Order: sequence, then C-alpha cells, then structure tokens
Amino acid sequence: MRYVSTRGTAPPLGFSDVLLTGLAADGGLYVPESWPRLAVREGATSYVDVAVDVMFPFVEGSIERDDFASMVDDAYAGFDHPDVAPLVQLDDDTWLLELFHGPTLAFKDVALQLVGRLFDHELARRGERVTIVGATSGDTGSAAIEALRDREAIDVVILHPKGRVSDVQRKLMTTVDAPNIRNVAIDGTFDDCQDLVKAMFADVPFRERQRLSAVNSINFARVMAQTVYYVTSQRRLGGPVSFAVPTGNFGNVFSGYGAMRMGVPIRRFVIGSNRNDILTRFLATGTMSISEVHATLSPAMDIQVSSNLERLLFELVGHDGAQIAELMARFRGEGTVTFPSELLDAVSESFSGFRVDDDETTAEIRRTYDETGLVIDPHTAVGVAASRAAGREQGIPMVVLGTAHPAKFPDAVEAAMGVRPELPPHLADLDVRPERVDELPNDLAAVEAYVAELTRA
Ligand SMILES: Cc1ncc(COP(=O)(O)O)c(C=O)c1O
Ligand SMILES: N[C@@H](CCOP(=O)(O)O)C(=O)O
Repeated sequence: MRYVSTRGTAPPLGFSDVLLTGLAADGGLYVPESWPRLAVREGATSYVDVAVDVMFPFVEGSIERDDFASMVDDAYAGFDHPDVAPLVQLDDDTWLLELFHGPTLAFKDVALQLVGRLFDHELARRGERVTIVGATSGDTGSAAIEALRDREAIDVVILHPKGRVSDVQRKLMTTVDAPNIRNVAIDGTFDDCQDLVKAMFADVPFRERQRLSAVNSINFARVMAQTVYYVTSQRRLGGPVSFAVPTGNFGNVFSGYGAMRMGVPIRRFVIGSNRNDILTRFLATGTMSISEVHATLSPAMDIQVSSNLERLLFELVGHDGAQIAELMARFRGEGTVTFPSELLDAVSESFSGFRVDDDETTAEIRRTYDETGLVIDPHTAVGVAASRAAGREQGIPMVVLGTAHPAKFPDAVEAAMGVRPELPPHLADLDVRPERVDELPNDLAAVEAYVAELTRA
C-alpha cells in the first residue's frame, strides 16, 4: 500500500515510512492512495482475527503477515474485556460501543497499544531511534505514554494544555516514572499544543536532527487501527448501521469514514461537539471559522482546529492536493474559510453535526443512568445526546462510541448523578503517585530547546 499527502507535493510513501514520518513534508496528512476492499475471512470472529484481516492490506509490503498478526494479538491481550470493544444495548435501536477497556481507559488505547508495537518492530528492523512529540487534550498523551514507556529507542515528549485536562487524565501522564517520558504543561490550549507539534515538524532541520515521529492522529497508523471497531460492531449487528461519534480532532470519525470506504455498510455519521462547535457550525453553514477555545466538561474535545477534517476534504475533492493546500492556507491565514457548496453537500451526504452544551451533557449522563443503569463519561454523553438529536431511521441501528471510562472524569459524573465513579484496581493508588511535569510557555523556540536538550542528555 502506498500513501499520498493531502497537500499533494510530498513524496508518496509506504506504510513503514508513513509510520515514522508523521506529518508529510508539505504539511499535509498521509492517506492511502486507494482504500482496500474489506475482506474478512470466513471464521474470523474474534476482535484480533477481524483486526488482522481489516488492517493487513494497509501494512502489506512493509510487514510480514505473521509478524503483524502477532503484534495485533499482543496489543489486545491486556484489555480487560474479551471482546476488546464490546457492544452494550441502550434501547431498541441504540448501542454503546465501549472503547475504554484498555490500560488508560479511553479509545486511544485501541490504536496506541498497536502503534507502540509497530514502532518497536520498525525501529528494531532499521536499528534507528526516534523522538516522539505529541499534543494531547488528555487521552492521547496517557495512552501514548503507557504504550511507549521504557523503550530504549524512543524518547517521548507530550505537550498538554496546563490546567485544561482532568486530574485523572493529568496523573495518568505525569505519574509514569520512566526514563524516556517527559510531560510538558503548556500555557495555552490544546490547539496551541497541536500547532507547536506541527511547527516542529515544519522546521525541517529540527525535525531531521531530532528524528521526530508522531503519535497523534496525524499518524495514519492511528486512523488505521481505529477503523477496526467500526467493522466489528457492524458485523455484530448485521445490515446497515449509523454511528454517533463525540468529536474533537476528527480522527475517530474519519476512521469510520475509512471503514465505509472499505465497504462497511454505514448509513451516516452523527458528530457530537461540545461548546467548541466549529464542526457543527461548518456543517450548518459551509463556513469554518476559528473562535476562542472554551473549557467544558468534556475537555478532550476542547478543540477548534480539527486536524483530520483535511483528510476527509481531500477524499471528497478527488485527491486534489492543490485545492486542499489552498483552502487550508486560507483557513490558517484568515481564521475562516467558506467551502464550495458542492464540497459541503458531499460532506453532508454522510455527516450531520450537533452541539451539546455542558448542561445537556450533565442531563444526558443522568438520563442514560436513569434509563439504562449505565454510567457514562461526559464525552460519551455528548455522543449519546447528539444521537438523540439526530433521531433514528427505521431499521438502522445507531451505535454511539463510548470513548472514555467515567472514572476519568469523576467530578463531572458525580455532579450529574451524585455518585463518584471509581478507578479500576490497577489505578486505585493513582492519587498518591508522585507527579513529574515541566512547564513551558506557548513558544516554539522554548519547546524546541527543551526537546533538543532532552535528546542530548
Ligand atoms: C474521550 C474522548 N472522546 C472523544 C474525543 C474526540 O476524538 P477525536 O479527536 O478523534 O475526534 C477524544 C479526543 O480525541 C477523547 O479523548
Ligand atoms: N482528544 C485528544 C486530542 C488529540 O487527538 P489525536 O486523536 O489527534 O491524538 C486527546 O485526548 O489528546
């Protein structure tokens, strides 16, 4: 499989180079030159077996099938549910896809447990080392740290927005005592952190000197691994399904789009946004305008610049990289861009968006508990509430993605229901583990100096 950049001028690469490269040299994101047709073998029923069949075409040419199968098997062995991503029924036509059974209790583990192993495999084969720079609004950071801790060949620097992640999210990152892990609290928002990461990649001499790699959904390997649970849940329900996805950086829902392009019968995607509703406004008007980032009860989605929307737009304009480069330059230069109406129509064919504010999120946590007895986290609640707003189509089940465990956001859940969700036993002492974190201003030179110093040490 070969991959091309959404901005059209970076060289096409194979999977293992895409894995290590992160952002394309022209500032774009890599996508497959063409989407493989889904071919799951008869008799493949476990999550792992289906996952190998779904993903192997993406890595073919870079990794042997047996090696890949054993990495997939190993990646999901530590999940605390035999189905890895179990489906739980909420009502007659609504299902919750629980994606929080990995070690750090959010959907990011599903991809990063595998991506960590892919890095190990490729770096050992090449005899190379890399520095991972990542931005997080709370969940990618902890999942990446858990997946990459104690690796000889990988240094990891994770930037998070200071004071804008939950205490549990922060502690899951800052209490990991491993020589290759650094946490940095940036005086800014997640968008600032993501811009710093992209700016480090755009600084070519720095990027080459430090051998930068990415764990954010910039990295197509993340997107690839997230397509699998769209396949397993549709197979479990049979027939066409719709998905409601609480959305920030657009990586998770873009993975669903990828599954649809591979032939999974998906009717539509419902995007749930919190008060940071740039995507909902874009779907309603065709204009994408950056505004201030607001702190909400679902902090992992406090994002204005949804990186992966670029991948969707590239698909919908027939891989016209020049058009995407021009639209993105206008968006970043002017803070606003209006898309051609044909492009908005193409997006609207498969996607609708709903904004869910904090009061509605709280009400949804309570209502879901009253109706089903299930405790959901605020991000998942945004998805459930958006799916209610979207309504149902006769005979089409709605699968809502449960993206985090409620115990990651105990204050919000307790405020909604009066009950504080407990962390699972392996994290029971999280509160008393010592934290290690550095602080930096939102300043590229300061962050680059920090990364350079770390790798000199
Ligand atoms: C718990 C949770 N839900 C939803 C999202 C949004 O997912 P995405 O950024 O892929 O749209 C995130 C962050 O990525 C998250 O951590
Ligand atoms: N919500 C994310 C933000 C980063 O998204 P990613 O999918 O690009 O890694 C987080 O929790 O860090």
